[in-house]
Amino acid sequence: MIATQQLTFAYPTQSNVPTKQFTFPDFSCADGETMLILGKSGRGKTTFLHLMALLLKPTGGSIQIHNQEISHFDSAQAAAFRAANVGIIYQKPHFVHSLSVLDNLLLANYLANKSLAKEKAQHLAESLGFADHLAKKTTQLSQGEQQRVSIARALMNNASVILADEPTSNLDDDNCLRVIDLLKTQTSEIGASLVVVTHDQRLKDVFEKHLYL
Ligand SMILES: Nc1ncnc2c1ncn2[C@@H]1O[C@H](COP(=O)(O)OP(=O)(O)OP(=O)(O)O)[C@@H](O)[C@H]1O
Repeated sequence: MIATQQLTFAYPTQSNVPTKQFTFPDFSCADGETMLILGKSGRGKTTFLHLMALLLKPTGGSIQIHNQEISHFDSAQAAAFRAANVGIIYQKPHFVHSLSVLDNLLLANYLANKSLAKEKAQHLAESLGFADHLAKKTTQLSQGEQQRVSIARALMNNASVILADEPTSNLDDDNCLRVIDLLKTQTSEIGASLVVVTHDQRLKDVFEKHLYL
């Protein structure tokens, strides 16, 4: 379960230019539930997701994962908590380019101090249709293939919360529905909360709960 209350944030000011103050609506997503967060470009969807992922520190309000208050964590606590409990699908994948696709998946286990789940990586690669690419470098993959690897990486640790930033932006209609279906099935199997931020209108009909920013 992930929930936020009265969450506020502002990016640091640069050269005295005032920055936008964000106030986000209260939100909760229970174990096994899915939530779609929609909003036009620039409304703060990525910012909201990065606050939930503890990649940014809020200026006010609270965030709980499994009823544990996490908004006050320092960066070391946040990194350890995130590696063990949160799977993130970034808008841009951030792979380690010197490693193979398989090793990028296993790196998620390594960073969370978990044993390397090679069978799970193989299973996810087959389900997401990139099993033939496991030995390649991530730079040899198309953008849509990289996006699917990024989704698999977020699922490697059976995280309790999966946060996805525009996971379908590079996918055609067939792959879009296939990937969302897989993401929903996998997160429901592990009882995780799935939060997706997007402006992809194709996703509106496949998620029951919507939050508009
Ligand atoms: N590092 C940063 N420093 C200062 N301002 C930022 C930074 N990142 C984002 N912003 C600003 O915050 C606002 C919200 O950005 P954000 O990326 O969260 O929006 P978004 O809704 O995800 O947009 P999009 O759909 O285009 O990805 C934008 O006006 C953006 O310019």
